[in-house]
Amino acid sequence: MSAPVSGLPPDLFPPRLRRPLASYAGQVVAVGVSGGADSVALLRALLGVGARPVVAHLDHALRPGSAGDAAWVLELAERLGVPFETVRVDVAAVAVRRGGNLEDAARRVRYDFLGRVAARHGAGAVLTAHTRRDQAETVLMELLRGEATLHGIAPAWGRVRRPWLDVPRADVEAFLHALGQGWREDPTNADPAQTRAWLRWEVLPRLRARFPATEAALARVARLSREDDAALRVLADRLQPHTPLPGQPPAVLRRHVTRTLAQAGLPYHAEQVERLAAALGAGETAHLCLPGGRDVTVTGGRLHTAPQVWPAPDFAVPEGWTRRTRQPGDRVRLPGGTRRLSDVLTDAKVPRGDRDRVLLLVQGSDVRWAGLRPPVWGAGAREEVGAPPDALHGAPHGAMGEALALAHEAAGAGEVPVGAVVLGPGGEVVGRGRNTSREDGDLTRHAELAALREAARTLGTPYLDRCTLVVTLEPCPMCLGAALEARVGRIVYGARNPKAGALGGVTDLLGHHWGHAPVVTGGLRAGEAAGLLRRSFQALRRGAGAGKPQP
Ligand SMILES: Nc1ncnc2c1ncn2[C@@H]1O[C@H](COP(=O)(O)OP(=O)(O)OP(=O)(O)O)[C@@H](O)[C@H]1O
Repeated sequence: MSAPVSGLPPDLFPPRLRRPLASYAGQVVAVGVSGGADSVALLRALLGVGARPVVAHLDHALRPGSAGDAAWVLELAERLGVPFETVRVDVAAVAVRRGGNLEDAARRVRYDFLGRVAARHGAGAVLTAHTRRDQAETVLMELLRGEATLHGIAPAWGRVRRPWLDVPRADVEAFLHALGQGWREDPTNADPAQTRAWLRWEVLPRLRARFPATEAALARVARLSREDDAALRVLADRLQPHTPLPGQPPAVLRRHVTRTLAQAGLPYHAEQVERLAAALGAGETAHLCLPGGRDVTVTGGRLHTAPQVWPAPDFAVPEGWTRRTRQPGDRVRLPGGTRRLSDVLTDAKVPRGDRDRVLLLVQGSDVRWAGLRPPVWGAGAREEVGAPPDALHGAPHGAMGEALALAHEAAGAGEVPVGAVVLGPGGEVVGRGRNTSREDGDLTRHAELAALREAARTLGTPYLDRCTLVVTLEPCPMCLGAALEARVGRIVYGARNPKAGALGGVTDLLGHHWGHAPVVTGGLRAGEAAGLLRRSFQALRRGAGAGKPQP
């Protein structure tokens, strides 16, 4: 065995090849060596910077000469004095077994193997020798397939690093020639029936003849596009369950869709992502069957990857109550007034196609319990059943009635009609408030702040983590900030506030990582709250021209 080759003369080892490897000096790294020019050069260059490479070669058993490649790489590793690992895998059989395409199967088997070699040798990274030429070919293929994002080959992925992704292939060959180092040619790389080979030998040379910097340009497009994609994914990650999706940029919605489908482990085609995102953006309904046969639905402004299951009663049903689904004329008596069941279902964003599947317990046309999530109880129904009060999942319909009454009171006083109540841990009202900004000449006198202050006094603590803030209008940043400071457990609001709302109206503050994030439900009795606001603004406009109130 010969000694490792290191300390290559600088003229043999140009900075463009050396610099990306400098951080591996002294490090154990697993390097995937096919025997092709790029990976052989990478191995020699790693030794040149003083790294401690472990050579890993996978014999894919896809062509007759593959065992010869393995033997050739073994001989090279021995000559260089570096550890060598190889394995022969019948990749074609793996592809048949797993039902995927050959290239995907080869890639998966190869990277699994490289990862295992790295783990066995305590290597911090797995290196592959992809170069700018590989990158340009990949970007062209993505472009021709009409991919939504031109990612190209990622420079880093898990423990895998591709340090030469911006290195021109010509530099690699010049390096090997200068060393007098040979390599193996894979005959399939020259077969124009393979798209990559056709791009390499027929398309790219023509593009280069006209645009000499073609490869650099394609690599640059991939890098910038990856950066754009990362930024857009951050925006998509900020979408919360309560964030209204209609009107969000299509690029963000597409990423929201791909993330949701990936989390559910569902495969998809790019056009399906586009269709689902378009339905979300337009607030429409869409049903699709994904490649695995799974149906997904966009409805009620959300993407559902599983059929909705509506709850059944988990208590003994009192005598005289009947179990059925909805009928025309159904109403729910709530503490703040009686509402049509259809309005309650709309507020709860129950998709139209699901409304006949929601279980009800009724007395005549009086709905005592509706199996929504959370369930809705008619006035006194919870007590009749003996179910414990539950502030986080119970009383907001009734509490919203009280908040609306406070909003009416504010309107009567010439204020912007917003009312709020805070429900304590047992579902009881512990704080009430309405806008008093004009009366007090203080624009911070918003309903929520008054209700939160009173709740803190009632409970003897400013921490309201087991409480629910119920407010007729989507809170502004100031009030949401106060609710976050108080660690309010849940916020329920009525009308959206497109001028100052901090839960999606103007911005969604909860899209950023706060130490604490309340559960938010929007749109409860929204029509009533919005109608009250509209009427009172009309009245104010007709009035004596006193200063315009700010919600
Ligand atoms: N059989 C293999 N065993 C180990 N690593 C491999 C193998 N095939 C490819 N790799 C790694 O993946 C990289 C990219 O693969 P690709 O198929 O483009 O390489 P290649 O054209 O066969 O050879 P090279 O990139 O070495 O010129 C290689 O540079 C190498 O690091």
